[in-house]
Amino acid sequence: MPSRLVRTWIRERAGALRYLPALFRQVHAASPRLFAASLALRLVRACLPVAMLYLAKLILDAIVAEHGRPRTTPMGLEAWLADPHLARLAGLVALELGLAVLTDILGRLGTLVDGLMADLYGNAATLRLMRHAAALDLAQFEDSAQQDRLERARRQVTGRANLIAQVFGLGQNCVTLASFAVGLAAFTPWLILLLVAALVPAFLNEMHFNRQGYRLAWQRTPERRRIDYLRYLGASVEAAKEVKLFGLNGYLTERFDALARKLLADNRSLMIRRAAWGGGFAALGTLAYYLAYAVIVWRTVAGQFSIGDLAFLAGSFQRLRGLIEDMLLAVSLIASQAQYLDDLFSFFEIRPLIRSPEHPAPMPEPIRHGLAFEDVGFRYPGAAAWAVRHLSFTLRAGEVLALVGENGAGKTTIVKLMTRLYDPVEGRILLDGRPLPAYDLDALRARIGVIFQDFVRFDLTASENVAVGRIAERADAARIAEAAGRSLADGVIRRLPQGYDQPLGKRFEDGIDLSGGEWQKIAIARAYMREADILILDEPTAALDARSEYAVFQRFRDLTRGRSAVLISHRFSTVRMADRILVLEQGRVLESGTHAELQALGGRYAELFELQAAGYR
Ligand SMILES: Nc1ncnc2c1ncn2[C@@H]1O[C@H](COP(=O)(O)OP(=O)(O)OP(=O)(O)O)[C@@H](O)[C@H]1O
Repeated sequence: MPSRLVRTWIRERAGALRYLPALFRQVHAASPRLFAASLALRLVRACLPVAMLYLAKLILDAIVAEHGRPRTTPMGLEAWLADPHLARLAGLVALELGLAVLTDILGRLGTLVDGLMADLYGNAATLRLMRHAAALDLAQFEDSAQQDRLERARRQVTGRANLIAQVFGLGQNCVTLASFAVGLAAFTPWLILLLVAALVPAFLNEMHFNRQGYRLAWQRTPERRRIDYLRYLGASVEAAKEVKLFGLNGYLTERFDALARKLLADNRSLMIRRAAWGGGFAALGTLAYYLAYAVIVWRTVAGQFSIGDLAFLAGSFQRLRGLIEDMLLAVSLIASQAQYLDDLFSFFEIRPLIRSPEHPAPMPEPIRHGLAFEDVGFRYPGAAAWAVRHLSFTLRAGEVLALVGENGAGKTTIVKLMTRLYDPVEGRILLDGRPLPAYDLDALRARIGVIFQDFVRFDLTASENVAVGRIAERADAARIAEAAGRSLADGVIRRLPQGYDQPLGKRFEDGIDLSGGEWQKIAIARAYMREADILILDEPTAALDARSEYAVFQRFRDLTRGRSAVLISHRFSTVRMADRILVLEQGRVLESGTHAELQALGGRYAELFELQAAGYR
């Protein structure tokens, strides 16, 4: 191999190991005591094999010596123990037994400690992952490349603690190896070298295929995510209705099958090549072992070694061969698994772009002037078209503003910009004269309550489904009931068999599903739970019947008096209740005014209103 290739090869492997110290730190932090116990156990276990083998040699030599001595048979136990030679032999055997039992016990204990440590670390890493994912920007979530990274990281949180066990195991084997090497060096040092040399090609081979395996897994993340998605669609409560009625099952299973076969084909060819090469190199190692064995046998026959020496050497070589092979495999396995650490730790390195400033401005209490858009333009990452552009308007304090416009006009985008789920690409948004990024992100979001059209139906209890609006108050039953009362969800919840404690959704035991409109009433209760200064309802009422929507908004209008609110609805009977209406078209404000003013203007609003009214006549 040319030297440049060798250097790249080494760099790649060394690079793969760079996250190992961080992993060690995290595992240690997750359970310092278990970490220390695991280390100590391994150190003791490392020294046991050579001690046992040496004892076996002493036993054999003692037996051979006894063979030469004349004695009357059979002998009783007392006569055995009275004979100093035989008593020593019995002592050696008892010691060997003791060590064997200790080996078993320490082995079990080690597995237990490692297992507990892996579980604790797995939990700690999952918590970190959840916390970090929650801090990321929405844009980072929506980007498919980032979703691939998240998926890779998610696969890594569990199971990586095994890596620690492997590293510890490698250390343990090193100590054992050193102890054997010391014992053997006295007899035949160069034979050890022979064994090592014969096993190196097998090691390099493993490293090579590990790397290829990782590359394949990395490249196949998008397909794997797709496969997971198909599996989910084919077997989920959420999709079951449409899968049945549209007869999608055949289509889904076919797609799954095709993708799974493709992944399998790639994997299979790698596995076959790996097995073929691995088998060849393993044979080389075996050959070296038997060569060493032949040398020892020959020298024993020649009278240079005793029978005990022969047993010790043959045993040592056999153990050594297994040991070196294990160690080489462990090194390559560690290097290969450490590559996957990259997936985990590089995920933690993704930094959200939408953050709080270091010195946030104090939030105005209450909001005096309102929220002003100044020539705001926004384009979704990767999108060619502007979602909104040259947008200027003010949501005044205490005002109820309605946004109307056709699908895709930019209404939801405005809400996302107000709540800093995204930041504008052009222009700025001011709250009481200061740009939004001047305020602490959490403080800002705490003052705004938003219910989106695609609000989440949590598979939690009815009470918790309301409480998510202000999760810190989840134990405050009176507050939850009051919020539910305001949004008309109270009536829905009281009719449930378990009332507020009723689990909702079909995912878990005893869960009950609600109608679309009933879910919406519960979702709207979250906004009241929040008691925010700015309330935004982004079409969460589409599934309500006309009477309910009217009632919900009438109450909303009354209950939010003195607070700012944004209403998004396609129903003009609702929209007309607003203090001011913005008509949007292709991301711009086309018209603005009260219902009466816009009617009088005879523009787009009047046209759309007339269209809807005609439908009812
Ligand atoms: N996450 C996204 N990534 C890329 N483009 C998006 C994304 N969300 C919305 N868009 C695009 O931005 C534009 C404005 O969308 P927006 O959701 O704000 O419309 P809307 O007025 O709320 O529509 P609707 O009445 O259908 O809810 C649309 O052209 C839409 O295709």
